[in-house]
Amino acid sequence: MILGFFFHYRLLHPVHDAYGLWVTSVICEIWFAISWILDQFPKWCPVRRETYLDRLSLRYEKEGKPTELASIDIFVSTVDPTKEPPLITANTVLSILAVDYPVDKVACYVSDDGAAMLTFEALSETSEFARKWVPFCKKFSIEPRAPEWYFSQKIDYLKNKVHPAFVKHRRAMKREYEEFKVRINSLVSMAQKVPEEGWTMQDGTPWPGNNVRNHPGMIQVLLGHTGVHDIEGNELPRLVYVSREKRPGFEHHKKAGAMNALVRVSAVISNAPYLLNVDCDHYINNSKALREAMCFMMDPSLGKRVCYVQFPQRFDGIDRHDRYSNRNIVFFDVCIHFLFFFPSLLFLLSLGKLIFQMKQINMRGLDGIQGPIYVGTGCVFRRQALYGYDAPVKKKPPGKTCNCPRCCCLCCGSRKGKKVKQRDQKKKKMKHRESSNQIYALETIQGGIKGIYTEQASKTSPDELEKKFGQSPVFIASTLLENGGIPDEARPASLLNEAIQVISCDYEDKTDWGKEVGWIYGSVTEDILTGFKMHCHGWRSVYCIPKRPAFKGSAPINLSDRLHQVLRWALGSVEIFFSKHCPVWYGYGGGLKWLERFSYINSVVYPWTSIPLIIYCTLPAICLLTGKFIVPEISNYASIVFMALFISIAATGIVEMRWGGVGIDDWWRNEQFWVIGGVSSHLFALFQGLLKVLAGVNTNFTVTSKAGDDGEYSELYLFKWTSLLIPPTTLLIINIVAVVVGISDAINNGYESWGPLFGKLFFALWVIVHLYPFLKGLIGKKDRLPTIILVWSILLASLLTLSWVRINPFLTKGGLVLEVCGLDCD
Ligand SMILES: O=c1ccn([C@@H]2O[C@H](COP(=O)(O)OP(=O)(O)O[C@H]3O[C@H](CO)[C@@H](O)[C@H](O)[C@H]3O)[C@@H](O)[C@H]2O)c(=O)[nH]1
Ligand SMILES: [Mn+2]
Repeated sequence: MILGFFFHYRLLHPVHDAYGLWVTSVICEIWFAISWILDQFPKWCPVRRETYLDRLSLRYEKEGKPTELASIDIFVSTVDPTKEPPLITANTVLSILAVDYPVDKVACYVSDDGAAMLTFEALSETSEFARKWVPFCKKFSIEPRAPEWYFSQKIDYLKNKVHPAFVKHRRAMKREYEEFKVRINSLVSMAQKVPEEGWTMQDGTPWPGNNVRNHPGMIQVLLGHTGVHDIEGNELPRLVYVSREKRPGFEHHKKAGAMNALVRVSAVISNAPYLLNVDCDHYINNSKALREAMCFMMDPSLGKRVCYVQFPQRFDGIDRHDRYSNRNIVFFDVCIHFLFFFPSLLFLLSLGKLIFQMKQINMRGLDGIQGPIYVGTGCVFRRQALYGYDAPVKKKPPGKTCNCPRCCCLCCGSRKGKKVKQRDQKKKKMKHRESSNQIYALETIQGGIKGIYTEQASKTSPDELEKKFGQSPVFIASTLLENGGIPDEARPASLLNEAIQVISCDYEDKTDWGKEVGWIYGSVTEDILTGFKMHCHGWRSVYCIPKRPAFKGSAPINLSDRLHQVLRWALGSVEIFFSKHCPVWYGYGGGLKWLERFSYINSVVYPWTSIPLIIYCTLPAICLLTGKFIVPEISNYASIVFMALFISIAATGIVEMRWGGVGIDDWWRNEQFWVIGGVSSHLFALFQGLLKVLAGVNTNFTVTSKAGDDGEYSELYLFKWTSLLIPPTTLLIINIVAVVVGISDAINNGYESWGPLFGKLFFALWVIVHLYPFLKGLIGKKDRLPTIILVWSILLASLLTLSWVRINPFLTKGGLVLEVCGLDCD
C-alpha cells in the first residue's frame, strides 16, 4: 500500500493535470488502506465471520437453542392485484402459515393497499386451503412450503421419502392445489368483469374498498387460536387481513405507510416482540429460517443489541444467463467489490478531476462492521428497535463505575425516585383517559415495566409518549412491554375496535410515525432509511445466510421492467441524498460507525456516478472520430507501475469473489449491468430527483411487475418503449460508428496508422462489450425492432458527433471530418 502510494506520487507528478489525479489517487489509497485493515482484523474478516455464523447454527442444532421461541408477527404487503397476482400472494401466505414454528406464536398480517375485494376473497380461499396444506407440510416436512414452487420442483420426490402414505397424500394434495388454483384464477377473471359499479358483498351491500382512494379501514381475522382448526384438529397461526383507511387529501406513504399501519394493528392484536417483513412476491423457502433469526435475536453474547436480522434476497425464474444481473449476487455475497469499469478505463484515461473510483463494502463485509443494510424484505426486526429507541448500552462489568449519563440512570438512586414519580403521574393520566375502548389497565402492564426499553420509555412522560406514538392508549401501553404480549383479560372485540382506530388516515398526524418511529418516510426506497436510522441509534444488524435460502422472490426479467426497478431504487437514493437524512451529514454523535457510514454514503451517491460514466463511454468514440488520443504519454517505468496497480486491483477483486463464492460470469454480468443501468436509470433518477427537489415535481411509485406463473422466458424479450433506453442506445451507436470510422480511416491511411488505432479501438470495444446485453435486449426478437428508439438515438448520436467535429478546435486533419460527414449524410 505504501509502495503504491509512493508510486502514485512519482507517477502522477509529471502528468499535465497532476493535482486532480493526485487527489483521486489519495482517495484510492485510502480505500486500499481500508481493505487492508479489513483483511488484517479477523473480526471483520469475511472468513472469520463465516465461522461465527457456523458457531451459532451449530449450537442451535446441538442444543436446540433457543428453546423458548418468542412470538413473531409476519407482515405481507400487497397493493395491486393486476400486477401482483393473487396466486403469488396466496403462496406467500401459505408458506408463512406452514412455517416450522409454534402455531400460537405466529401471526400473519396481510396489508392490502389496493383495497381490492379480489385480494380479500383470494385470502379467504387461501385460509380455507391452508387447513389442508399446513398439516400436509408438517407431516412430511416438505420444502418449500409454497405449493406453487413445491409442485414445480423438478426432483424425484420418491427418492428420499420412505413414508408409504406420502405418495398418495402428495398426489391428493396436488389435485387439491390445482383446484385451488382454478378457484383463484376464476376470481381473477371475475374481477376483470366487474369494473364499473364495483364489488358487492354477499348480502348485496357494496364492498367498502370499491374506491381505492376513498374507503374506510378494514380488518378481518381469517384464522386464529379460537377460530378454525386445520383438518386434523390442530390450531393454525393467526391470519389477519388489513386494509388501512384511505381518504382523499391524505398522504399514504406507500409501502412504509402500510408497514406502519401493520405495526400498530399487530401491537394491538398480538404484540409479538419480533416482526418479519416479506413482500408479497417473496415466500419462505426454508421453514426453519425464523428459528435461525431467533438464534441471533436471543443470543446472550449479542446482548439484545440486534435490531434486525437480514436474509439475502434470492430469486426464482431468472433466465439461465441472468442477463440483467437480477440476482444481484455481487451485492449479496461479495464483501468488498471494486467496480472494475472505473479502474480500468478511468485510470488509463487520466482525465484529472473527473476520475474517481468506486469501492463498495457490500452486505457480507458490512456484517463485520455494524451489520447489513435493510433491503426491504426477508428481514426479522426487534419491535422495540422500530419504536425509535436507542440500543441498550453495553453493560459494564460490576465494580467498574462509570460517570457517563447514559449508564448513570441505571444505577443512581435519586433518578429512580424521579422515575417512580413519573410512573405515578402516567398512571393518573391513563386512568383519566380511560374510555370505552380501552382494554389495558395500567396495573396489568405494570409487571412488564422493566428492562432497558421500559427504562427509556418510563423516562418519557405520557404526553411525550402520546406525541410520539399517537392517541391510542392501548397502543402506547403495548409499547411499554419489552417482551410483548397481550393481557389475558383483553377482549377480542374491543381489540379489533382499537385496531380500526390505529389505521385511520389521521392517526399519524403530528406524531413521530415515519420520522422517528417505524418505517421512515421521505423516499421511495424506505428500506435504506429505516435501517440507517436504527444504526444511528447504535443498534447492530446481522446478516444471516442459511445454506438453504431462507426466502425467495420474483424479479423482473425483461429489460424495461428491470431498468424501471433500478430507476426507482436510484431515485430513492437521490431523494435521501437531498434530504435531511443524508448520511453525509446526518447522525453524528449517534451510534453509527464510520465505515458503516461510508457504505450508507455509497448507497446514496451512486446515481451521481452516471455523469462521469457517460463521459467515459463517449470519450473512446471521440478519440476515434477526432484522431486525438486522450491517454497521456507515459514513460515505460510509469506504465509498468500502472500495470502493477491494475493487476493488484484485479487480484483483490478476484480474492473477494472467491470468498463470496461468486463465479466470474456473475461478476461480469454485474459489471455490465452497472454500466447499462448507470447510463440510463441512474441518470434519469438524477434528473427526476433534482426536479423533485428544485421544482417539487413528484414521481409515482410504480410497482415492479411480477413474472406470471407460465415459467417460460417469453417475458425476457418483451419489449416496452421507455425513454430510459435512449442514452445507452446513443452510446452504443456512436461507439459502433466510431469503430467503423476508425477502421476505415486506418485502411485509407495505410499501414503506419494501425498501431495507435488499436489502443483507441480497445476502449471503444470495451464500452460496446459492456453494453452488449443491452443490445440483445433491445433487438430482442427480430420482429420487435424498436424503430422509434433507433430514430431518436441515431439522431442524437449524429448530432453529438457532428457538433463535436464542428467545435473541436484541434481538428486540422480535414480528412476525418469528411469521413464522418459522409457517413452521416448517407
Ligand atoms: O403503495 C404501495 C406500494 C408497494 N407496496 C408493496 O411493496 C412491496 C415491494 O414492491 P415491488 O414493486 O415488489 O418492488 P421491488 O422493486 O421488487 O422491491 C424491492 O425494492 C423495494 C424498495 O424500492 C423494497 O421495498 C422491496 O422490499 C424490495 O424487494 C410489494 O410487496 C408491494 O405490494 C405496498 O404495500 N404499497
Ligand atoms: Mn418485488
